[in-house]
Amino acid sequence: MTDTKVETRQFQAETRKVLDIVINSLYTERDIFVRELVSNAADALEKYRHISLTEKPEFDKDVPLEINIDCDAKRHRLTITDTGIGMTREELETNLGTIAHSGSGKFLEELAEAAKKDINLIGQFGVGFYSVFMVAKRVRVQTRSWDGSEGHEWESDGAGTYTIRECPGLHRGTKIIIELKDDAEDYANKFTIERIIKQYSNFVPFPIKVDGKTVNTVQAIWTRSRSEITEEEYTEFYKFIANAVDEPMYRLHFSTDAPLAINALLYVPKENYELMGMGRMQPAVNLYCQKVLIDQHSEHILPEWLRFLKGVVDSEDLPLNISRQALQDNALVHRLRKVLTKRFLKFLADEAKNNPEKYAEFWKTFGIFLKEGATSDFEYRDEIGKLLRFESSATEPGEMTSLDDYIDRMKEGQDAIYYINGPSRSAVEHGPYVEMFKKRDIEIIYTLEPIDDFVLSHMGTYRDKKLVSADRADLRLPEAADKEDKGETPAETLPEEQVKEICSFIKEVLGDKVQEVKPSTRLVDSPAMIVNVDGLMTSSMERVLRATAREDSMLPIGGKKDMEINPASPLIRKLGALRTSDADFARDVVWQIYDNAMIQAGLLVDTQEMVSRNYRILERLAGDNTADEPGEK
Ligand SMILES: Nc1ncnc2c1ncn2[C@@H]1O[C@H](COP(=O)(O)OP(=O)(O)OP(=O)(O)O)[C@@H](O)[C@H]1O
Repeated sequence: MTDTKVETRQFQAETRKVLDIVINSLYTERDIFVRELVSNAADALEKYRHISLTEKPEFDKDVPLEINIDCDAKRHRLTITDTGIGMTREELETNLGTIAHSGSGKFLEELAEAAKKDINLIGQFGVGFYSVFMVAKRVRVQTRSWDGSEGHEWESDGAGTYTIRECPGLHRGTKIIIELKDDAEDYANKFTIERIIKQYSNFVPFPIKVDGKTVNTVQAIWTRSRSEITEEEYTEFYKFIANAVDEPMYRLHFSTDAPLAINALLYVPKENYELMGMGRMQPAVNLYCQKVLIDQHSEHILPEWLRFLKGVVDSEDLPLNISRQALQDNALVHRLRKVLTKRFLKFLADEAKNNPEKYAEFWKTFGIFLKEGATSDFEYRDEIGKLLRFESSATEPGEMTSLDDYIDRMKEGQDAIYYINGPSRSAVEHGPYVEMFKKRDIEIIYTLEPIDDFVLSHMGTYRDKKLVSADRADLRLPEAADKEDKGETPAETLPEEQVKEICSFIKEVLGDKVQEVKPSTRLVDSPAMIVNVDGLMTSSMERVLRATAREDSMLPIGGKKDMEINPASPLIRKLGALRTSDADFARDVVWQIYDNAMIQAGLLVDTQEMVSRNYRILERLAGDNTADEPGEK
């Protein structure tokens, strides 16, 4: 073989700068050079696959499409070979002598900046082929184009020049022979290489063989058409990426072309480990660009409240070399997140419609995440609103209804969706707030979880209907309400003047505890209830805030409260007389009515005080009945 055709060339100025940064920086993420080279190899194979379809080339057409990696620990050498498209001499020179994407000095500036600031960052820049010089003393690239033209060898130590010479006898494709630096010898260890491949390139859709053994077991099934993928393959893939042993609850596999080209395969697992108290779930959807991993367990492509999803998102519109940091404020990534979120919510809405039983199961397990979304992401309010489920006065215990179904059942003249919180269905149903709803046969939603009131209050409206908590002071039930109430004053009710007097007596006893005491238009049986004056915070929200507030904080967490009394209730009526006959006892009774109403609102009372008072009242009752019993006195 003659060496007559050896040519020595200078790297383009920018390339030299990149090489300089790469070589002179210390790396903690050197592993990524394997990803870069394997991804180049996979690209070259993809291109050949395409050309073999369009051009039907003859040269080496039976050579299988694969990537071979040889680890020669003795000689500190790593060789990566692909049977892809290969490069002609001109291509070799342009591709490995210049930096196409870099052209702009900006990239270099950022790269240099990253190298200075945070050595880990540079790994995110994807300096492509040149990253090999993080680990290489010397690199040889032997390549032959698919067109069968003569092969060539490119060689460099990354220090400013490279040589190109003819290299006869090559097969189609590219072989990269890396002589490792002394401190990078570990990359000639096949276990190291296998580990890196499993981490970054496991789904490359061509066999990757390390010392003859295929190491990437799972293929990029998300890029295949749905009809070609078997249930088993889907499940196997799920188990692999989710580290799961069971099957997923839901699977969503879709692709879009506009506004972004996306292939996504998302899974909802069976269990919610967060709910089981096993700590906060971490995002588990990987971001790929053309089957090359860009961001593992990405925090950027889905909102935090969808952290229970597992899977893969592949978008060829993203630049492969985007840094993880840049992902955060990349406009494309924002769009990607929006498209994915909307699509997933739509999927859930379809599932809810087509298979309500299964959706009910999902809701039980993962509904809490959607509620979190409703309180944190206004953007998806309508979509999430559609998916919410609650018990209501119209459902059987344990059954759920949607807001849409509630609206369908709304009475004429009703323009709001009502809800009331309570610790259990039975507590709510026996509480004072639902009395008038029951009487008028108006449906009311039972919000039995503490977060529910935050969700509905945050949403404010759904399909233009106001969401109204029944413990609001200004609650006005639909029309019939007022007419009926006024016309239907029970005979036994007290004259207005007396009611006024009782109200001011109660207010005087309770002082600042309540803002106002007034006769109720909604109570039917209960003597009294507590209502919230500023409609924003419900009693249940107040309860949650109190529970989570620091012990020492005595801040007035709750809003202002009114007390509504029921003038038709025997107790209230008797209170009028008691007030003059036994003022002290009447005061105890008022405080007890207040405490009872607070408890029914789910709010805290001073239990010690209440118990003492309660005994006083009991004593008094017992005294009345036993005063004449023998032995007493
Ligand atoms: N194994 C290979 N087979 C064929 N061509 C290759 C191979 N490796 C690199 N190339 C060519 O060299 C070019 C430069 O590669 P390099 O890795 O530096 O950048 P890139 O792949 O274009 O971008 P990046 O890797 O930063 O996303 C590639 O675009 C490709 O044309």
